[in-house]
Amino acid sequence: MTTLPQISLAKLGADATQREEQQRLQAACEECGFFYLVEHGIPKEQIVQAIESSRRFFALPQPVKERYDHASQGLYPSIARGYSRLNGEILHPDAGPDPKEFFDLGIDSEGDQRPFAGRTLLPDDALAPGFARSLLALQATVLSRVVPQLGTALAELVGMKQGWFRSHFSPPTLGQRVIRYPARSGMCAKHTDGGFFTLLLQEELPTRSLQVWLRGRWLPVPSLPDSLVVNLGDMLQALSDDRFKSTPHQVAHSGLSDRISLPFFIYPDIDAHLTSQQGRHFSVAEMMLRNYESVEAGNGAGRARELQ
Ligand SMILES: O=C(O)CCC(=O)C(=O)O
Ligand SMILES: [Fe+2]
Repeated sequence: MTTLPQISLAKLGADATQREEQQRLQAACEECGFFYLVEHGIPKEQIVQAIESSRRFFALPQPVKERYDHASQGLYPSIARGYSRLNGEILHPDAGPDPKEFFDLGIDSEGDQRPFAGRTLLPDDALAPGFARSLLALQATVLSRVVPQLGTALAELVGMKQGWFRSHFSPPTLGQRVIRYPARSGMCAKHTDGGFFTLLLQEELPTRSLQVWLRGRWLPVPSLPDSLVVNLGDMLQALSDDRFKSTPHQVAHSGLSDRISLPFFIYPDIDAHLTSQQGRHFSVAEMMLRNYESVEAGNGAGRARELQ
């Protein structure tokens, strides 16, 4: 395999093409755990604006950015939201700190004391023009046009009953991240994602920064015009009784300009409990908290921990 499969969200939603596209989706989930999503319905302009305004935020002086750091967000777990400086996260202990900086948002909810809930403290428009506005607009589009459609198809493929997705993802728990990788040296160490699935919007660059561990080697996954990358997380692998793969991946950015990427980590409702067809049972809150604790402890590689 020299490239990832392409799945069309429009075809998954249309009666005439749904069956065949579901079969292609199943093969992609079993064989790769990674695919390109095309005809996804997110306006290009929204993605471009989010990337441009993120670049302006990251160009602010360091002390200004740190006003929005984890501690100032006051949420639990503390690393769930806010700004993280360059070299602020260790995913794979062998690799050390990742040369990347990022900002985490979620779905805003006022006065909600549960883990991963609350309101993100974001810079206003005067300080970071368009940053909060464009990221929240993109969030609304992703949550309404992509997550339910793709999530429903995935749930059906792992044998969940009709209506299961709606009852376990109302609302979903979202980790919305915007990352800047510096030119020539940006990295994100090998890891698997802990959630249900991840939608990755990446800048259209000629570099091959994202790499996926498939059949014993690293496959570069360049950006394709007008497509997203989707990968499955550990939670969906567990719910599929290991039929679907949460595949290790990493970023090694050697491009001459910096790179912005916008992953959306999709988890079920924080109060949900999931049971696989073979009776594997787990609590979403417990699994998420374990995953975030491992990241805080500098050991967030997930199932890529064993990979040398
Ligand atoms: O930036 C990317 O291309 C991927 C980032 C990633 O895998 C992650 O943050 O989990
Ligand atoms: Fe990832």
